[in-house]
Amino acid sequence: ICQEENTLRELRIFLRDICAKLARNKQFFMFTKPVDIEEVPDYLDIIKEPMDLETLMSKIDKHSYICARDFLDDIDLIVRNALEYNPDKSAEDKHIRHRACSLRDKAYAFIKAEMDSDFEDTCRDIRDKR
Ligand SMILES: COC(=O)[C@H](Cc1ccco1)c1ccncc1
Repeated sequence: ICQEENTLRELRIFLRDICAKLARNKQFFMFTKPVDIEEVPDYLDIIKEPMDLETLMSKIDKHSYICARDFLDDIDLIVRNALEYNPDKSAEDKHIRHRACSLRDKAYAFIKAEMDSDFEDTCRDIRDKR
């Protein structure tokens, strides 16, 4: 059980590092904080589960993620929301969709580069038996 806590502590360190790198990237500024409902009054009519990198970071600290897969599911939620709210042919919408896809690719690449698969397998085993 203590080994499990050591594993999850190491996972949180990995995930904080990756989340911080994504949030530092100027390209992803529009994903770093919740969409401002004052600025975008219809946002919550369209997007039922908002997500952003600051919320992701706070979820790490609340021990919400027990494996990298759960973290990447919230990255995918950020991307899905951006694709759904910005679907048009306009240059602005195309731009944010391109950035959203780049955010996903960078996140997956960081996880693959920094986490070996048996570490993730160990995390999955902990998640699945809880
Ligand atoms: C994840 O961010 C968004 O979906 C908002 C939606 C939005 C539309 C108008 C104001 O904000 C966004 C922010 C910056 N650039 C494009 C779109």
